[in-house]
Amino acid sequence: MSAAGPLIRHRFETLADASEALAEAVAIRLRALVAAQGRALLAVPGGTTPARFLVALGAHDLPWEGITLMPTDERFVAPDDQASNERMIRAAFAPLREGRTPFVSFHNAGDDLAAAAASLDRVLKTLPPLDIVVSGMGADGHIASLFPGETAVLTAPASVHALAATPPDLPPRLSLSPARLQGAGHVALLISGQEKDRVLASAVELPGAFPVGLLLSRPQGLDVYWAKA
Ligand SMILES: O=C1O[C@H](COP(=O)(O)O)[C@@H](O)[C@H](O)[C@H]1O
Repeated sequence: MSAAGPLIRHRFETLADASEALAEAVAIRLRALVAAQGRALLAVPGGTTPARFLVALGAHDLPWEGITLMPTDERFVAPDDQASNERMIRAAFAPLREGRTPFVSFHNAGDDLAAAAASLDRVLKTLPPLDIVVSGMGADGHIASLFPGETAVLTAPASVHALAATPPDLPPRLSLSPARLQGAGHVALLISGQEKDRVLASAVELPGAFPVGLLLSRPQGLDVYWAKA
């Protein structure tokens, strides 16, 4: 990959403010994408941080029927499990809950993790590149379900779109691949707290040491939305 593009930092006092600002920025991009190409493909994170962003984004009046959503990653659990990212996204994002937007579910591909990853990979291969990725980041620098030290996952070939992740001491997961995340038209990172701010600063210094370095090294650059609390 060529030289890293610009790192644009948007800093806020509260996660509510960061979420509103990111939702506004994503909504503007989605509107322009649908006007230009008739559709858009958006990936959003799971975990604890993005609920307010998803509520705010879903309140925008957009042509949701032309915007396909997917999670950046999923825990390999039942769809109604508390840990399911899709369950959280459905609860927070009104256009999905109300059946107004298409959704690529990472659930329902069977009980075998490797087979489910292969099935998801086949589905994603039929889709165009992601237009927008909103990613979260764990305090260990992981993005989607790409965890530090998981070398095979972090160095998956560019032909891989989805993969199985088995981080130690955590439930297995399905994740968008490094190539699929890196190749998106636009990527924003939504994080909060001093600890994640410090991790991001370390990753800027040493991108190869943290999975979030995959996003920092994108030639198209990265927008970071950080909230103090
Ligand atoms: O496990 C996950 O963690 C990251 C970060 O989550 P957060 O709770 O620290 O915000 C998230 O982006 C990812 O989608 C999720 O599966």
